[in-house]
Parts: sequence; C-alpha cells; structure tokens
Amino acid sequence: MPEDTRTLKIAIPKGSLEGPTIELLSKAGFEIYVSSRGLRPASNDPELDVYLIRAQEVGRYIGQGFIDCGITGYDWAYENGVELVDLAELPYSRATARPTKWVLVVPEDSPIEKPEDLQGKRIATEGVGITQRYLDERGIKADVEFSWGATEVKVPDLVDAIVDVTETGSSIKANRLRIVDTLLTSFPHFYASPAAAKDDWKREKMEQIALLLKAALGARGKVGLKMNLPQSQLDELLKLLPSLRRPTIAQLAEEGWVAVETIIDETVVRDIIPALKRLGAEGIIEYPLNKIVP
Ligand SMILES: Nc1ncnc2c1ncn2[C@@H]1O[C@H](COP(=O)(O)OP(=O)(O)OP(=O)(O)O)[C@@H](O)[C@H]1O
Ligand SMILES: O=P(O)(O)OC[C@H]1O[C@H](OP(=O)(O)OP(=O)(O)O)[C@H](O)[C@@H]1O
Ligand SMILES: [Mg+2]
Repeated sequence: MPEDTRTLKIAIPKGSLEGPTIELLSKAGFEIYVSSRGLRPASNDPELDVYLIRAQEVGRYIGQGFIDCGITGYDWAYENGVELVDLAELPYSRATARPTKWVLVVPEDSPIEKPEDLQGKRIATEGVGITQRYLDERGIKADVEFSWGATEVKVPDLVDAIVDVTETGSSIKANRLRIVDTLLTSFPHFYASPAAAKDDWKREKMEQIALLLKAALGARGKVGLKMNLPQSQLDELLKLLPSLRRPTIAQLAEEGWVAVETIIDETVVRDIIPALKRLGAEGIIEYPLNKIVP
C-alpha cells in the first residue's frame, strides 16, 4: 500500500497580493487554481493544502500553528506581533517591484509639518499597532482610531492625519495629500510557524518552496539571449554586453564562428539587438526565463 502523502498547510494572502502571489507561485512551479468563491484552492502539488486567508490574518494563524506556512506582508506580521520563522523576503508588490510604505499623511495645506505636530491630534489607520508603536517611540500622545479602509477620505473633516499604505503614490496624489513621514517599508515574506520549522519533512518542503520562489523572482525582468558571431568580433561583443553576467562562448563547427549565450535585463534588449546585428551576429534568439537559481 502506498504511504499516505504528507501535506503542508500553506496560506496565500487574499486581497491586494492575491494575484501577484499566485503568478509568482506559478513561475516557481506551483499552479494554484482559485475558483470564484472557493477559499481552499486546488494546486498541482498534492503535498500542498492551500488556504486563501486575508493578508492581515495570515501571520496570526501561522503563529498559532493552525497553518504551517504562508505569504503575507512584513507589515502585517509586524502588526500582529506574533513569533514567526522568516524563510524568505520576496521583493514584489501589488503593482510594482517597489516595497509598500506605511506613511503618515495629511492634506496638502495642513499645518502639520512633522510627527511632533500630531500631539493631541486624531489619526485614522488600518494599522493601529504600527502607528501606536511609532508614536510611543517618539513620546507623542495622539488619538489613534482603527479605520476599515478608504482612509484617505477621512482627512481633514473626520481626523487630522492618517497612516496608510502607499505603493505607486497615485492615491496620495489623487486625494491631494502630503507625506509627513514613513513609518515602515514592507515586502511580502514567506513565513513558517515555529512548530512546522521543527518538523524535518515540513522544513525541507518549505525550504524548497522558498528557493523556487526566490529563483522565480530572480528571473523577473531578465531574458536569455543566444546568437552566432564571427570570432573576430568577439572582443567588441564582450564590450557591448552588460558585464554583470559572463556570457558562455562555444566554438561552432564552422571555422571562424562562435555561439554566445547570456542573460540580460529585458530593458536593454531593444538597444542591444541592433548593435549585435551591426557586429555581424546571426540567428539571434531571445527567450523568456522562469527561474534563476544563484
Ligand atoms: N498598493 C497596495 N495597497 C495595499 N496593499 C498593498 C499594496 N501593495 C502591496 N500591498 C500589501 O498587501 C498586503 C495587504 O494589504 P491590505 O492590508 O491593504 O489588504 P488588501 O488586500 O489591500 O485588502 P483591502 O482591500 O481590504 O485593503 C499588505 O501586506 C500590503 O503591504
Ligand atoms: O500608492 P497606491 O499605489 O495608490 O496604493 C495605495 C492605495 O492602495 C491601498 O488601498 P486599497 O486598494 O487596498 O483599498 P483600501 O483603501 O480600502 O485599503 C491603500 O489604502 C491606498 O489607498
Ligand atoms: Mg488595502
């Protein structure tokens, strides 16, 4: 009889990070199939038991050991204040590769210029813990109230300032707001519960996932480039190719020609391909990459 398959309970953040997280897992080799209302998605890995949980709550359930591991923002892990094992920082966001920032924000024409001006004022935020700790560290006494979202609309009529998340900055601009200070920057992390990290099978499985997630992020924005080139032009080519990654050079069966293969940033391809043509390169192939394992 086959042995029972062991499973790892893994949480994926429902909300802002859901789409980019599922895309990243797919690049890492784990397909997650989310149905319209289902919160227990299937996957192509029978060893995974997947839960869709709000980003704010992922840390709590991992910390309590009900879930073995999961992805959520550093911000919410910090807000929850629970003990988690940090397996990897994953530098992606909702719309960009920039970190999310928690910022203290006021209307453009507000008299509040520095954090100390908040003394005795009212602040609304989804991150009450993040805000309270920030004020405590500076000895500022202000009234911090929990906001369920759409926080930008509350200044200046309902509160004096807000602490909110910003990524691209477009919400701040659209609402004519001004940043006074940054409290925290945050990327998603892959976290484990201390109990799961002590289980050999789970630990190994989670480390495998962490490696593949990092490899998928490492390949982001990079492509492979391959071509044939007259050997006499090799020195010129090496000057042209970004020096970060050394190209592989192989002798072709045809005398006087070499094959060159390298990995470069996708953004430089459009400048480099015409230059390669001018050097006499032939059979130039550009191909996408799923993973780069350092
Ligand atoms: N532009 C963004 N807006 C909000 N959160 C973002 C953004 N980019 C990344 N995040 C990250 O997504 C995670 C979840 O964000 P948040 O707590 O705002 O919940 P949400 O999924 O956006 O749901 P809601 O619609 O209720 O706000 C956080 O860790 C946050 O840092
Ligand atoms: O800097 P930006 O790229 O504009 O992103 C910031 C916006 O995204 C978040 O809102 P969300 O969509 O999560 O809705 P919410 O306000 O209800 O939390 C956040 O609260 C800001 O409103
Ligand atoms: Mg949000």
